Amino acid sequence: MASVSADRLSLDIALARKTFSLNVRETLVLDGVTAVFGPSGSGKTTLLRAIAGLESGAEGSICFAETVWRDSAEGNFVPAHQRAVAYVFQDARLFSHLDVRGNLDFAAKRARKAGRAPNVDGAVEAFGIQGLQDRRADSLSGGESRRVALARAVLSCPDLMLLDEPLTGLDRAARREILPFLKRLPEQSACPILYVSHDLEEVAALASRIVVMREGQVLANGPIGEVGRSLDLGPLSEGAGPASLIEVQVTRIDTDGGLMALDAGGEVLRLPAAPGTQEGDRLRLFIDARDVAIAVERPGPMSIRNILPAQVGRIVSSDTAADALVDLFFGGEMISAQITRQALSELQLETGQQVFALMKSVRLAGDFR
Ligand SMILES: Nc1ncnc2c1ncn2[C@@H]1O[C@H](COP(=O)(O)OP(=O)(O)OP(=O)(O)O)[C@@H](O)[C@H]1O
Repeated sequence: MASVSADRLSLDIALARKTFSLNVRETLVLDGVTAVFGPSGSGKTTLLRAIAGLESGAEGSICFAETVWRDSAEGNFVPAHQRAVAYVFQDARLFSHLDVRGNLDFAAKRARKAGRAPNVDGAVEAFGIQGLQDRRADSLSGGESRRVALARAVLSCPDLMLLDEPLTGLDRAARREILPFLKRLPEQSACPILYVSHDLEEVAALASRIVVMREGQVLANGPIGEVGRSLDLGPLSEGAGPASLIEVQVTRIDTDGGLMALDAGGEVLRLPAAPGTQEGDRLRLFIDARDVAIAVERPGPMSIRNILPAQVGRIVSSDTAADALVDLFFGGEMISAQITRQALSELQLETGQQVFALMKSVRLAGDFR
């Protein structure tokens, strides 16, 4: 079984298709959940499939921890079933002719054969499937089948878990239902997880590290906070639209007013206190660019709580779009504001200018409101 500490996945992969090529030369430190994030068609699934051993045409090398899975120069190719990898597909892919118990037993049996010790009762409890055991797989709802697929993956006791957009096709309510189970996955699986998503909010809620992909290449790779400070992730997200992600620390919880004070790069933000949150906790915030307004002077008394001095960074505006995106820096953090082009020109904003960022709504990542 893999250790809980970080494993390394060294990738030097080239895969050419007619209209797409994947070129990845990167060492990933795998610790907990690492998101593979990028727009549709950027090559996330292809990368995951190459790691799993499902792309035999991939040239180059793949090395996980101390084990070489692929080295085309040496003619080495460890087939998928020998890689101790669990692959959870977008659509769960349970054995439809078996009941839930049968699906779980199948994985557990294979793990035992490989000398591993799956904990069936533990997984059934952790993923809340006690009442589903006798149900046929093809009778389950979307959310139920995802939970069974996660439990089945855990019971295969892999060294590495690969999840390809496991929330795809679920409505917001079902996604909210599954999210706590996904959050529990690292502790249940005790192995690193690569999690493909094109939704920044989902990534923010689940992952601690991120690999950002565009057009078959890796743009950035590292802890989310660090990558988010150096790269504007919002425009790459296909979830909620342009948005920002910042990491903050709870400095004070005001039990009277029900607010908590958060340190964000040296500035203070205030949010309704989240249940169970304690002083010192680190949280990730999701800020929709449409909820950020810009003022060139400090506004007078108003209902918006979070108003911070900021400096204008990059401005993205085109003649064909009504809105413009403006990057704003405060402390070491960056957020994006989406304002109309008309406002941009009336305010005469320029890179480097000192302004005030007014955040109408800031929420904890993963609330999926
Ligand atoms: N079997 C295939 N044969 C040819 N082209 C393919 C094949 N599978 C994927 N592609 C193409 O390779 C590119 C990358 O696809 P891939 O599925 O890896 O992207 P992705 O980032 O996972 O996208 P999505 O978020 O939409 O799932 C796309 O242009 C896709 O059309």
